[in-house]
Amino acid sequence: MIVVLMGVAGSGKTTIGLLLAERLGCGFSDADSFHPPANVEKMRAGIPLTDDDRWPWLHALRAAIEGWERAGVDHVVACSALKQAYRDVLAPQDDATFVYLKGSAALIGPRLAARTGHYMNPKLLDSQFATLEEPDDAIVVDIAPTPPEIVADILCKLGRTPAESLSPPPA
Ligand SMILES: Nc1ncnc2c1ncn2[C@@H]1O[C@H](COP(=O)(O)OP(=O)(O)OP(=O)(O)O)[C@@H](O)[C@H]1O
Ligand SMILES: O=C(O)[C@H](O)[C@@H](O)[C@H](O)[C@H](O)CO
Repeated sequence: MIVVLMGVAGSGKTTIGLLLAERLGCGFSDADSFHPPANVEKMRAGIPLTDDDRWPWLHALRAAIEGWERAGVDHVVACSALKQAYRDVLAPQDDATFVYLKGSAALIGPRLAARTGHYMNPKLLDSQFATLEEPDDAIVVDIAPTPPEIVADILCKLGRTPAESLSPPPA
């Protein structure tokens, strides 16, 4: 199972993704680390990425997803995946489960503003929402609760309880 946590910058993809992967006992990757330096510099400067900036990045991530599929391992990926066309690049045969971290700009803005040590310029939040096409076929979770509560919600909606996913395989 490949799980893609999607949503605008600051919606909690990294925070929730790390915790979810720990609960599932699988690997985690952040699409942030797949961006070429030019994309990172644009975002740092507060310039929104264009589709052309994003295609190579999305295809690199798709190649990684195919690698995890070939290896037969579960993996959690954090990727904004704002548009349907981007999600189609990531999972052309619907071969990933998208989990949409849903929250308002009023909730996310202060979280982004308070975050330190990240290149993403908080003033890009409006453009993130302008670009966002909400998915109609994803698992949707509310990001107002605490991270452990959000992860419990995701595990439940994935049909995996925390207890199940932590229990050792039968002898
Ligand atoms: N449920 C939550 N409650 C309170 N704070 C949260 C929650 N989820 C995330 N945060 C905080 O909000 C900030 C943004 O979270 P995070 O970096 O995980 O978002 P992101 O979607 O990965 O962002 P980006 O797309 O820019 O990489 C962080 O400082 C994080 O600690
Ligand atoms: O599509 C995009 O505009 C980018 O992916 C951004 O969302 C960043 O990668 C990230 O979310 C910021 O840290």
